[in-house]
Amino acid sequence: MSLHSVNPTKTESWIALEKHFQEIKEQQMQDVFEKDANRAIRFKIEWQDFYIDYSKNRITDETLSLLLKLAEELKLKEAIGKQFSGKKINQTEDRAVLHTALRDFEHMKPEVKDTLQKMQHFSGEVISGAHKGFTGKAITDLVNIGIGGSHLGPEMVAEALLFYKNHLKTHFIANIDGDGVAEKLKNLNPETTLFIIVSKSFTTQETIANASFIKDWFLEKGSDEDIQKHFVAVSANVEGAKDFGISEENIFPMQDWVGGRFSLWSSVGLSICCAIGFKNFEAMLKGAFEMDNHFKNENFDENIPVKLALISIWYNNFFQAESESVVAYSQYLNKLVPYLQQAVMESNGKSVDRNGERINYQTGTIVWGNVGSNSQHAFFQHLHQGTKLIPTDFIGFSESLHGNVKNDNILMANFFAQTEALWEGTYNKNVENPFKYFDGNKPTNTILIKRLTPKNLGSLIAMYEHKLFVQGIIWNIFSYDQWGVELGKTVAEETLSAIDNKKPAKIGNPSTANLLRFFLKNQQ
Ligand SMILES: O=P(O)(O)OC[C@H]1O[C@H](O)[C@H](O)[C@@H](O)[C@@H]1O
Repeated sequence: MSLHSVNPTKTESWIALEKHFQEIKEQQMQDVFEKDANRAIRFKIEWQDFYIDYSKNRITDETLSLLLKLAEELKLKEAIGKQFSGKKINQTEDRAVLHTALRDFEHMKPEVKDTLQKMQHFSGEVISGAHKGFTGKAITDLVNIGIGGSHLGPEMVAEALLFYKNHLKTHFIANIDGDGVAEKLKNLNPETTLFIIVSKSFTTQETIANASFIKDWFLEKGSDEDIQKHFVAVSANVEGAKDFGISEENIFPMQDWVGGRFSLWSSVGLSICCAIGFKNFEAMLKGAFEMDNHFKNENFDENIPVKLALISIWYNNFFQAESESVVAYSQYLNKLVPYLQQAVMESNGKSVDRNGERINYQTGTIVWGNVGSNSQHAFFQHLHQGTKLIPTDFIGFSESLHGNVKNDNILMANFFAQTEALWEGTYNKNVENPFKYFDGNKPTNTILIKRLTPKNLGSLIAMYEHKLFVQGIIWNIFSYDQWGVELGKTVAEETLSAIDNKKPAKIGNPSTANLLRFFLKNQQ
């Protein structure tokens, strides 16, 4: 069952949006805001613990109504239905896209339930100390060995939910960089460390090489039988994991309908589950489930992911904004941006449409950012006075987890102040010094959440997942494949063989061949 495939730029609403853009592109929106007492009330969505204010955007009621028409014309509602019902919407890989099924507490698939039970049991044993290492000691350290979607989600969540964490120390080894691995192992004791090898395919070069290296390191102290106490695997390739030496009961399965970058909800989240306990893990899934229901059932006009996606398209395709930034005012969320970069850019960095035709309009947004208030002292100069338009999501929380209200009030004062300063600038003020002039009119969305809980974090992540899906539908691309990462892998294999055999001449490209010569010469 294929998705509707239409060039968005040929639709009536897109053409109307182009015309509308010409009318408002130069407009200082502060004027519009000032004349409209209800704008802040109209341009917001309140949902559960979330308050989303999108009033500080270069949009009018007409912009929004045209964008909503665009979604209708491009049959977004149908596309959402298809995704949730398990249709094979990942057509280029002939797969369904069902990360939402991993948190569907109403109709939970038996295999999802079984895996969750297995995770609950295993994490319980590790946390309680019932699971012993090869010298009879309890586990103290967990190491997630995986890369891409098998790393970024678990690490981001483990960091975000640090407040809810138990005594287990969590570590992540993703990069194949030998020095990086050595630095991590330096402080680990094989007797009390549990390694979780996470790879959907169980063929990823970096992960398998790191896991093999670490297995050898372990075997310097432990024996072959001890491996079962210290190594578990998460994979859709059970045979691959068995061949590596992991026993079947230590393999946590995952399905091919879960894409790597959407897999933290699956057994890929085992390290999260061990670190914060099953109850908190389940609460995170429930938060995502609530967001799924909101996305599926809410009118587009009140639908958070839909609104954010459409506003982002407005900047990307009409203002030709090159990127958007995400700034979370919470140190806990310091891994959110790398996580979103994979989710968004691996999904929507595409230049061929669903008919296989080259695209002549902009797709995928470039996502970047960091935490606030640090970012204010780094790149905010560019947001305020640079020549580029960079719409920014501000994410913040009302409650302080540790009760350090004094500091947190300063943090949040900055959070609110920045969106206002970006918007208002010094527009209409008498500033004589041109270097101290701020145009304002810089767009932001404010995502204000009551408290950083597992549940709210689940909702927040699911919000961004659905946002990128909406954008892929509008842009008429397939968001759920990632063919773009394959070519580099093939070239790397040829390059590795040239390095291992010390034969730079085998590389056809003269620039690379010369670089290899220099590299090999200095390696000895
Ligand atoms: O989980 P794995 O099969 O090891 O894959 C790890 C990662 O590598 C691939 O190259 C993809 O770019 C990612 O989407 C994926 O998450």
